[in-house]
Amino acid sequence: MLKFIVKLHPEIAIKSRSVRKRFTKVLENNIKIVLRRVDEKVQVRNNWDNISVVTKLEDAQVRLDFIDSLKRIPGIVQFIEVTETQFETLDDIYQKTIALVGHTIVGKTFCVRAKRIGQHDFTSTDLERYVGGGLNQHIEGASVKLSRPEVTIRLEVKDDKAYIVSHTHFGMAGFPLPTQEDVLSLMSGGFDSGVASYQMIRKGARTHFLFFNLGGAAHEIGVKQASYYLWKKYSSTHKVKFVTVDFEPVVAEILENVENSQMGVVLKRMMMRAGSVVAQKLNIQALVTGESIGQVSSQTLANLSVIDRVTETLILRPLIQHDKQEIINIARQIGTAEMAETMPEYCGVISKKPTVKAKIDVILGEEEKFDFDVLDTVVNNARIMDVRDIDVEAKQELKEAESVADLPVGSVVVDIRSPEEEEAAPLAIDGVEVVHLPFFRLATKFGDLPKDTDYYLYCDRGVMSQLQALMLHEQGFETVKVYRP
Ligand SMILES: Nc1ncnc2c1ncn2[C@@H]1O[C@H](COP(=O)(O)OP(=O)(O)OP(=O)(O)O)[C@@H](O)[C@H]1O
Repeated sequence: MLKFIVKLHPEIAIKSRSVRKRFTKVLENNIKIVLRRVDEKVQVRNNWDNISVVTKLEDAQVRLDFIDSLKRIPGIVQFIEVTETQFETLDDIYQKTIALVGHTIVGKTFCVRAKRIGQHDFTSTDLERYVGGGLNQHIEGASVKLSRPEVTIRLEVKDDKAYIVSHTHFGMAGFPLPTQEDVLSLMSGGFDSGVASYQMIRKGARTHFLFFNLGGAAHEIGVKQASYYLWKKYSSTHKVKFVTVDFEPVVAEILENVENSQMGVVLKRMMMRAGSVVAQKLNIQALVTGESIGQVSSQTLANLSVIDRVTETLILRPLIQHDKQEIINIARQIGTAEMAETMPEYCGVISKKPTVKAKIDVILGEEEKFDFDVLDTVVNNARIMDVRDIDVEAKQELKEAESVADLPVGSVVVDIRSPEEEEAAPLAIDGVEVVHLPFFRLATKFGDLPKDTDYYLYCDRGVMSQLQALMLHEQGFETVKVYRP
């Protein structure tokens, strides 16, 4: 038999009786759902100030699976692993204790703490003294120290059974899902949005995902993988939605009409407008982003405030005061860092000199030049899917377009950089024709180019060209490749 005791989170324990009851009931259910995947017959019992978990499967792998699963359930701060033993005398308890945890105090200071429930001819202090004295004598280098020992050995006695705590494990804390309202997390697949989503899941909010596709299939698959991973690992007790909005037409409209330095803030405001509509449709209370103050030059209080003013919907920014390194550390710990590192980063709407002090009247002036029908259309066409259906897609390998450093004779290079970038550093290659077609016009204008030629896309970092090549493949231009000198 394996037994775990989930201690009640102090933040839950201090709540009113009815709230505490509801939270523990929800937690009990979540534990059942998750652990039944390992052992269908697991016993999960709510004992008011703790939840006990018992499995009859005494397999080493089952033990590891139980520990791993309990660490991934929001609302659990700490759980202990206990060994149950029947006893008649104090010495029985001592013998079992030394066998189980004696090795953990070799050369260390320790103390024994005992709790007792039921009728016995000894007190809990007697038990502590007996077991502690024995260990002190028989374990090499171990010495009793009552205040701040290196190791604390915990025992509990209830009637004729003794429970010896063999391990203490730490969980992810927070509140059980879904004791808080639903949120819609804007996922870009970078370090920040993944960590921000995790923080909300931890806090007990059912966290749905919203992705604005700015450029091609590779990014979308990457973000789906990251979202699916977060859901499956930390919140799979409750199903959520994954929403994709095709934002390429919005980006194109911004690039055509909005002044360069204001583009970033306008794009974010378009995202918040779209996000609010989706949230309302799904009856969700708040949007979540991975924005953090001062992290990129455009994430200033002035800009965030102008972004906020576009909607009445609450926008949560759980990472607002985190340092980048802290965020990366959490991403490593929760397992999203690697995905973030390989995520294709979209380099399109990065202004040369983004404003750090957005002014609402300037932004409103720029937005007057924007055709809002474009936004309405993409939002109406939003694709809402059950996160569970991502499974198949998430398993797909990221596709990649072929990339060459040397151009074959007769090939044509399509310089897809923005007009400003092209002007600042024009591209000229000996003996090769270069046409200039900014990436935001590719979707509509690429088809107009002569058909009997091999095209090689070029951009600064090789990221946009890769994404755009994949997008053109999807549109049937399968021979398009990437030029990466
Ligand atoms: N394509 C997108 N789809 C959905 N949300 C997005 C998208 N791009 C940005 N966001 C949201 O805006 C936030 C800030 O994005 P921005 O690109 O300014 O910063 P970032 O530090 O690169 O973010 P991240 O590390 O999450 O990619 C992101 O954390 C995310 O919540």
